[in-house]
Amino acid sequence: METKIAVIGAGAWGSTLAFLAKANGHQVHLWSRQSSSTLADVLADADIVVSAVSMKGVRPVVEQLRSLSLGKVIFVTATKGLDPSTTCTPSQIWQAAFPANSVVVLAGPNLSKEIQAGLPAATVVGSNDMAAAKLVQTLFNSSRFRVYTNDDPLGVELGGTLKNVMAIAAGACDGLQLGTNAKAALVTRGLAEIIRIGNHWGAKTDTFYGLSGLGDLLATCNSPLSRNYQVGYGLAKGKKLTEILANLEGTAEGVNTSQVLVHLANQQGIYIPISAQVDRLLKEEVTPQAAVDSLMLRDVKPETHLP
Ligand SMILES: NC(=O)c1ccc[n+]([C@@H]2O[C@H](COP(=O)([O-])OP(=O)(O)OC[C@H]3O[C@@H](n4cnc5c(N)ncnc54)[C@H](O)[C@@H]3O)[C@@H](O)[C@H]2O)c1
Ligand SMILES: O=P(O)(O)OC[C@H](O)CO
Repeated sequence: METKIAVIGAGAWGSTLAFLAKANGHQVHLWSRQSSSTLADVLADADIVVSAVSMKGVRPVVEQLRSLSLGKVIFVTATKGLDPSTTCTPSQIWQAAFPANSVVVLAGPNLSKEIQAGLPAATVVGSNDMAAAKLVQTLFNSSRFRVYTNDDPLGVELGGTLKNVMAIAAGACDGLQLGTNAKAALVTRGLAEIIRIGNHWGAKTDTFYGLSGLGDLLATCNSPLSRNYQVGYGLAKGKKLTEILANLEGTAEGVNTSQVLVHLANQQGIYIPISAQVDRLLKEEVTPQAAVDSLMLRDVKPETHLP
């Protein structure tokens, strides 16, 4: 059956999600700030509203939608970030603004260029409302885009969000040519750090071993297509952050996420050695090699995700 889907944000990811839904035979309206139609027109008869704006656009878009009468639409959020002013995740912002509507988080190892090229990929839709998650699963699932459901939306969202910080570290690791062993150690301990943070904030450990956690971590820490990886790589090659961001195709959410994360983790006493070094690197408080040395010279400890 044809479903009416409005996709907000016509960047790399919004365009790709619109393309996937259209290919499944749904009626899709893609909206961006440059569109000639208003948000009200695009959303008038939508059954599903997909938000694929970057983190900085979430709150402004939510505010515009508040004034519209949207009925029982299901919101799907595909943004991977943390709000700098409130430290909320995108789904928390959507749910707080629309408490009567179901919110579904979509995240996974989904480098848009590969999906646009027709290569196979898989993703996760997480929600507290499993009926809504299953509906969104059927809307996007296809022979080239396999969609799983998950009942831990916060874990799904944090996996996609926190791996961006690790992808910056992985890009720096490759830029410094530290080798495969170092990269494997970084990604493995990066996952332990993500689980530690996620558990502290109420997400389930298992979720981080799934597609939106380990899966997305592997994709972005190993692919030069990842904008976050490109940021780390460029920094290790001696480029300035401003120069890297000016030449980047799209958004590297890890840059803002690391700042919000470090602020929260310091407040809450969460041990985040890798993310803290990424944040210092982004602020030019440390060189890439000094960041590596700081991580390697810490006190020894047992192998666990606990501090
Ligand atoms: N590109 C990918 O491969 C990919 C995959 C999965 C998830 N994501 C996530 O999706 C989000 C978007 O990524 P992208 O690659 O499409 O980024 P992008 O930079 O290509 O596009 C961002 C979009 O957000 C819109 N936007 C920003 N501020 C806005 C505002 N105030 N009002 C309305 N629209 C606004 C921009 O106009 C643009 O259309 C990010 O959180 C990213 O982490 C990206
Ligand atoms: O290009 P990045 O680093 O934003 O990564 C894109 C997606 O998050 C990959 O799943």
